[in-house]
Amino acid sequence: MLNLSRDMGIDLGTANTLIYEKGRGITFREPSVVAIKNDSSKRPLAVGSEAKQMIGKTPGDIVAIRPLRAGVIADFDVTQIMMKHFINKSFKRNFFTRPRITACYPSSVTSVEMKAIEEAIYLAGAKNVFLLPEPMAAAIGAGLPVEDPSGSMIVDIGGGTTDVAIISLGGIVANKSLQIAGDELDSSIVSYIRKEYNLMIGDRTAEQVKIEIGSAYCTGDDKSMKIKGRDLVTGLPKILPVTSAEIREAISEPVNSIIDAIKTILEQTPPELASDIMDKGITLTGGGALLHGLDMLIRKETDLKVTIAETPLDCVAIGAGMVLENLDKPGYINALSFSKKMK
Ligand SMILES: Nc1ncnc2c1ncn2[C@@H]1O[C@H](COP(=O)(O)OP(=O)(O)OP(=O)(O)O)[C@@H](O)[C@H]1O
Repeated sequence: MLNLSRDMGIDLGTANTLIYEKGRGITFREPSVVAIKNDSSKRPLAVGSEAKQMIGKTPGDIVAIRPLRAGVIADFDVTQIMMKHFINKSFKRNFFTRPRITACYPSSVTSVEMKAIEEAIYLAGAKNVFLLPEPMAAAIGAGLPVEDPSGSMIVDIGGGTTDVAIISLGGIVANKSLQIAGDELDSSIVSYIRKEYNLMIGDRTAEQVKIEIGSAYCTGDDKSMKIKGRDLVTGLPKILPVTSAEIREAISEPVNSIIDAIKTILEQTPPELASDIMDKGITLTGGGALLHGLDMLIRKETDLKVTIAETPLDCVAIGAGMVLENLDKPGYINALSFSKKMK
């Protein structure tokens, strides 16, 4: 039968939203941020990168909001505005071509939160909505053989959540979702700099420090950089040099929580699957996988091979889109929670 609709996989992430279109690959990538007028109209003024530039710099009548927190919808209306904007920007809607969309959710979300994600996507113009657990999408997008009767281990470290899962035969055998990921590392850097140096820095500066000189493990190539903030004693702007070693100390607590979650899941893994994991190792996805030295630290702590996926930031969106391309494969159908609702 002629199918006039186009298919999309969406990674509606806490930090970034990505869209994968069937046959075209990743066609859209923007920060999940909306700047709105701070009055009763709640008029959107900027969405995506333009809005991210405004975080921490807006005048009183404008607020830059990240509508998703810890991987779930914290502000439904703003999420809907954002989704509508993103879907329309990436895909010109018309009567025949409302897209079928697969969206991902962290494995810890409640059914109410899942419903909210589904609803926001229908309202943004989808014809059908399929929901897929984030670690499953990440594993498919990283090219792991999720349909095989063999265990694969995925650790997806995003902005708001870290999902650790063992997958076999198209299903999740064991999993843990932590609300500790990239954002928490940024907050730990802000707190450390404030506590050690009485210097107040913003979340965006902290993220920049983490990306430029941050590391989870001492690999012998430490760096340093100068950061700008406000001195809490004098109230004046100040420049401070910081080193990789300091940032490693600042983020050690959340990094250790991620390592503990990995160990907990390994302990819960059935023996047959554990032996597969010993052979294949652990695959890291999500932006957090790019934290310098994290793969080495996990290898040291678990004694397992650790591989960073080829395009870690894209895996969830790619996996979500690939599911729609493979709806006839039983392993992939198992992975989906299919909603037949049509609007
Ligand atoms: N090179 C890097 N080093 C360390 N962290 C990084 C790097 N690049 C990106 N990140 C972090 O990755 C996070 C974003 O990752 P990603 O886009 O996978 O998250 P998300 O899918 O939006 O979040 P979630 O899955 O929690 O909803 C941010 O916290 C960002 O700071």
